[in-house]
Amino acid sequence: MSVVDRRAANRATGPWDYDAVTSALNDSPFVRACRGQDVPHTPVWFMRQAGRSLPEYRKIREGIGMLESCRRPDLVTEITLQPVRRHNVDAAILFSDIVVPIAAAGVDLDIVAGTGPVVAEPIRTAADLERLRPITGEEVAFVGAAVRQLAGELGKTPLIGFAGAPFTLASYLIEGGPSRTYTRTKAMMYAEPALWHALLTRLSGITLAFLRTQIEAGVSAIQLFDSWAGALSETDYREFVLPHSAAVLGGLADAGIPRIHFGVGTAVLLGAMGEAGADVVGVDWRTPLDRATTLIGPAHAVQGNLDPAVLFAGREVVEREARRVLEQGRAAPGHVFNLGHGVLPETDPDALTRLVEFVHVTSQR
Ligand SMILES: Cc1c2[nH]c(c1CCC(=O)O)Cc1[nH]c(c(CCC(=O)O)c1C)Cc1[nH]c(c(CCC(=O)O)c1C)Cc1[nH]c(c(C)c1CCC(=O)O)C2
Repeated sequence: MSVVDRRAANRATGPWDYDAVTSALNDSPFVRACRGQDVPHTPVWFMRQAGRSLPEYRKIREGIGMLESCRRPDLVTEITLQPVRRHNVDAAILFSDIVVPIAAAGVDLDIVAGTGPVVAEPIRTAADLERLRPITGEEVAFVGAAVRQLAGELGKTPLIGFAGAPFTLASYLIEGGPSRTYTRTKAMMYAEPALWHALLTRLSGITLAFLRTQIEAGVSAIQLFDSWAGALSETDYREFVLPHSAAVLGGLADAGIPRIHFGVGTAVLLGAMGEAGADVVGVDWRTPLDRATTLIGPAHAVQGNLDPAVLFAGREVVEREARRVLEQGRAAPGHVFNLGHGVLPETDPDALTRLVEFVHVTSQR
């Protein structure tokens, strides 16, 4: 059974008309923009729209650890819906984290508030690799349960699934936590290429299983976060990373849903990130979208790219900059409006709500 068939089988068990909802989702501004089709307005959602900028999120998370909350479908559903209710965004993104499948694969890790993922015993040798077991999808069944619940609640609003890309995941596993220089990561890449490729091969398998679980349960698109790939030169990216991200994105081609590929500081990598098998390339705020389109080529839509810090500059600046992003986005065959990276925790949620409204009104065709 193909992924699409299983998705249908899943949905048929829900209390709603699968065919009607599927066609509405396929016709949503978000999915249409990803495919480069004409849209009534430019769709908009925000990376990290669910999270600390929302008081209702801080309240519901009180006393519950990050990883624990990712494993509770009711909580995941509620947190995912919070920004949709508040901001009227064109898509929801599943509340989870890139390290969830790695924890499910047996790695002892925690997500520390204010820091990020911290790995108890970093993976640095061939023997360490054994602590990262392959997963089938059973290990992340709670994610499938959350997606099925959400698909019912969201109706005609698309749900975006996501995973971390092999390089970004490897950087946490090898460094043991966040890094500025990626010294140990690059040292393994250069000095022990066989071990490096073995690690990234295992990670691409885990990522694929995590994304397939989400797709089979009914997400309408996926985003592969290679947040830290911008640390690499294009040559090294092509040799050490692209084949593994391509294995993930290529492995999902049969699902027939848009695949978004995003990283930060990736100006020199944008072409390669499109080639890896994405339909949409996510662009940070450093590269104007018209310039990005020249680099990526006409076969891909783009997503982005308002600087998240602009939201602290007052309404007039936000609107001026958002208008510029919309204008530059017209150079691409399709444009999904987003920030250039995640919502910063101190952001005023009302500024986000106003921005959604502004994008919708300003981009109306
Ligand atoms: C690198 C990365 C991680 N996680 C993620 C990435 C890629 C995206 C990016 O580039 O920002 C992806 C992610 N993490 C989270 C989401 C939820 C969906 C959404 O975007 O709304 C998504 C898409 C929830 C989260 N993941 C995390 C939070 C904050 C933790 C909390 O609320 O207690 C949320 C809402 C924790 C986390 N997890 C990670 C970091 C760097 C942090 C922040 C640490 C901090 O500053 O406290 C790893």
